[in-house]
Amino acid sequence: MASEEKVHKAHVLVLPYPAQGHINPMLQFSKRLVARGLRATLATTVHLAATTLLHPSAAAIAVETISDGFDHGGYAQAKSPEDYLAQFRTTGAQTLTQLITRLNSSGPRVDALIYDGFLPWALDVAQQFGLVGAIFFTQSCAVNNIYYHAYEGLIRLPLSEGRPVLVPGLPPLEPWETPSFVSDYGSYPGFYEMVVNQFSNIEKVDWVLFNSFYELEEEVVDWMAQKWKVRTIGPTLPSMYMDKQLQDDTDYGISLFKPETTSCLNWLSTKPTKSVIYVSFGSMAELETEQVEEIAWALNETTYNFLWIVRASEKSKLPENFLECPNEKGLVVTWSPQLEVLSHESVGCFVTHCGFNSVLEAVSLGVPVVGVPVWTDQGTNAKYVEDVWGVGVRARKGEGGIVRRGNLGKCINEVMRGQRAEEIKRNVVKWKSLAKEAIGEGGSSNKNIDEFVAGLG
Ligand SMILES: O=c1ccn([C@@H]2O[C@H](COP(=O)(O)OP(=O)(O)O[C@H]3O[C@H](CO)[C@@H](O)[C@H](O)[C@H]3O)[C@@H](O)[C@H]2O)c(=O)[nH]1
Repeated sequence: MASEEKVHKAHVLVLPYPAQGHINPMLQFSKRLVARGLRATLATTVHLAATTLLHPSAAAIAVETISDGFDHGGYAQAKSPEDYLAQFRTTGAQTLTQLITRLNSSGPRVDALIYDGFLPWALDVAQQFGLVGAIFFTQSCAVNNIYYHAYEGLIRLPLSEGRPVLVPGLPPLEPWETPSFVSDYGSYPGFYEMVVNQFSNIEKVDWVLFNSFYELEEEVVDWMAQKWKVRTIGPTLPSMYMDKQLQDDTDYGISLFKPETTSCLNWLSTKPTKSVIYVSFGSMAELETEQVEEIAWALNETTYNFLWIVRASEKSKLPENFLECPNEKGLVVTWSPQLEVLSHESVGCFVTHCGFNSVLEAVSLGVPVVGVPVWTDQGTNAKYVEDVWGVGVRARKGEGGIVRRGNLGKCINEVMRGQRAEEIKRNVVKWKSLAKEAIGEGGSSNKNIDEFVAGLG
C-alpha cells in the first residue's frame, strides 16, 4: 500500500463544456499536465463520446463519460438553452459524483477537478470529495471581467446607448463592443445566466485558469489577480506549432466535424504565397442567409483566392450556382484542418467570427485578421484585434445589421496591402513571437503551468 502511495501521480479530472471551442483548449492543457508527469482524465458527455473519435495523439489521456441528460442528441435535443443547462446541472452533478466515486474506488483516485466555467456546479461536486478545484475559462480575461462586473451589478444593464462601458483593465467600450449577452441584455436569458454564473462561487475555487497569456492581457490579468489566484496558461495550440516540446502534439486530438484535409492542403499548395483569404466562422455561429450571400459576393469580387468553411448545416444558404462559379479561385469545404491552413504559406489573411480560439490561433501563427463577429464574446475579441493588439480590422455592420460585400472587400484589401497592412504585419510578427515565448521554456504561461502542477504535488 505504502509503495502504491509513493507512485501515485496527481490525477486531474478535466470537464469541458461539450463544444469544439471548449474541448480544444482544455484537452491541450491536459496534455501539458501529462507531459509534466500528471495523470489526466477527460470527462465528456455520453453523446459527445458516441459521436466523436479521439485521435491517437490524445491517447495518454483517459476518457470517461458523464451525462448532460441528452445522451441521444446532446444540445440539439433540448427544448431551449435554459432546458439544456438545467438538465446538465442536475444530471451532470449526479453522474459526475458517480464517476468520481468510481474512479476513487477503482483507482487512480482523483486529486483535482478542472472544470469549464460554464459548469459552475462542478465545483460543489469537487468540494464534496475534497478535491482541488480549478475553474478554466476558454474566453478572454477581458470578456470575463465584463461578465464579472455584470454579475456583481457593477455595470448597469441594459446598457445606455452612447455611454461608454468602463471595466477595470479594459479600454472604454462602446455598448456594441461588449459581448452580445450584455449588449443585447434580455435577448439570450439562458446564455446570459450561464456566462455571469461562472462567478457565482468563484471565491471558493483554488485556481482560476485562462486560455490566454499574460503579455496579451496584462492590465486585466493584474486587476483580476488581486481578487483570485489567476493564472494564464495559453495559448493552448498544439506544442508542435509553438514550443515543440511535445513531439507527438501535432493537432488538437479531437474534431467534432471531419476535416477535408487533403483537398484543403492540395488546393492551397497550388496557390502563390499569401494569396489566399481563409474564411471560417467556427463551429457554432449560424449566419443569416443574407450575410452568407454578401460574403459570397465579396469573395467572388476580390482579386484574391479564397478557402471558405461552410458547415454542412449552413450550405443551403449559399447563393445558387455559387459553388460552380469560383472554380480555380475558390474552394468551399465543410471543415478544415484550421491550424495547418493558418500556418500554410499561401494564406494571407483570416476572415473570422473572432471566436477566441480562432483569434489566439491567428495571433500565434501570425495571420492578419478581418473580424466579422456574430455574437457572444466575438465583438469584444474583434475590438481587441483592431484597437488593442493591432493585428487586423473589424468589418462594420451595415444596413439590416449585415456586413455588406463592399465593406468586407475593403477590409480584406486593408489587411492584404497598403500602409495599414504594413503596420498590421509588424504587430502580427510581434504578437506571434510573444505568444511563443509565453508558452515556451521560462515563459509566463509555462511557469504558471509549472506552479499549478507543483501545487498538486
Ligand atoms: O474548419 C474549421 C473551423 C474551426 N476549427 C477549429 O475549431 C475551433 C473553433 O473555436 P473558436 O474559434 O473559438 O470558435 P467556436 O467554435 O465558435 O467557439 C465557441 O467557443 C469559444 C470559446 O469559448 C468562443 O470564443 C466562441 O465565440 C464560441 O462560438 C478552433 O480551434 C479551430 O481551429 C477547425 O479545426 N476547422
